[in-house]
Amino acid sequence: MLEKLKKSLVEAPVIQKESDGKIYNYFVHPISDGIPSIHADILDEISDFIIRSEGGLSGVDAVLTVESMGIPIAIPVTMKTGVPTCIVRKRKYGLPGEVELSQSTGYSKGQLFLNGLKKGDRVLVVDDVISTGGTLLALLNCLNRMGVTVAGVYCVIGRGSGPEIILKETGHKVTVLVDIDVTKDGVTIAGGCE
Ligand SMILES: O=P(O)(O)OC[C@H]1O[C@H](OP(=O)(O)OP(=O)(O)O)[C@H](O)[C@@H]1O
Ligand SMILES: Nc1ncnc2[nH]cnc12
Repeated sequence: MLEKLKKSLVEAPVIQKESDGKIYNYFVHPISDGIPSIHADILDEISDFIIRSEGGLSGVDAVLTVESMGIPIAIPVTMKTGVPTCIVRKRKYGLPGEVELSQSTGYSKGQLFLNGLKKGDRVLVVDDVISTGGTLLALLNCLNRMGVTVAGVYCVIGRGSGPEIILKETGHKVTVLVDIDVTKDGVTIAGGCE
């Protein structure tokens, strides 16, 4: 299962990013970065897995993702199910009802802006990577405050302790399709969905 994704991950190069005086080993992969290019067969594998695991997304109002690299994960799910994609943006629009949240990852900090959801909506959250869990934690806390129901949370690639932090802080289980370890020497597969 997910063989194309796993094979591509072990081939991913690793670069070093510096943030707050700490070095962060950052893997560069089609799904997390769009580099060197995103192939349809991997998107097909990922979207089929998510849709099958979520029973076709019945009763879900929106697939919710964070720009930029969550977008190629969400769109094939929308194409196959008809459930629309809603994108949390890094740009402020100032529309009525816009909600602002603070994102923090292992290598960046910034603001995110959520438009287009209302109390009582039911969403499936998808993203490309979970690492520290900072992005998802901010988003899930925000959805909770808004009264938006979360049907499920999927991250294609997991590295680090993000899912445990999310479970402890929000009670949501994050389904990680493939878990990896990243060192300066490269990526290895550590586990994931069967
Ligand atoms: O678990 P975390 O430590 O929060 O890291 C995961 C987040 O980092 C990446 O987004 P990034 O903000 O780098 O933007 P991008 O999608 O545009 O690359 C990724 O798409 C996740 O949203
Ligand atoms: N592309 C990426 N590589 C390594 N860690 C990440 N965390 C979030 N995105 C990442």
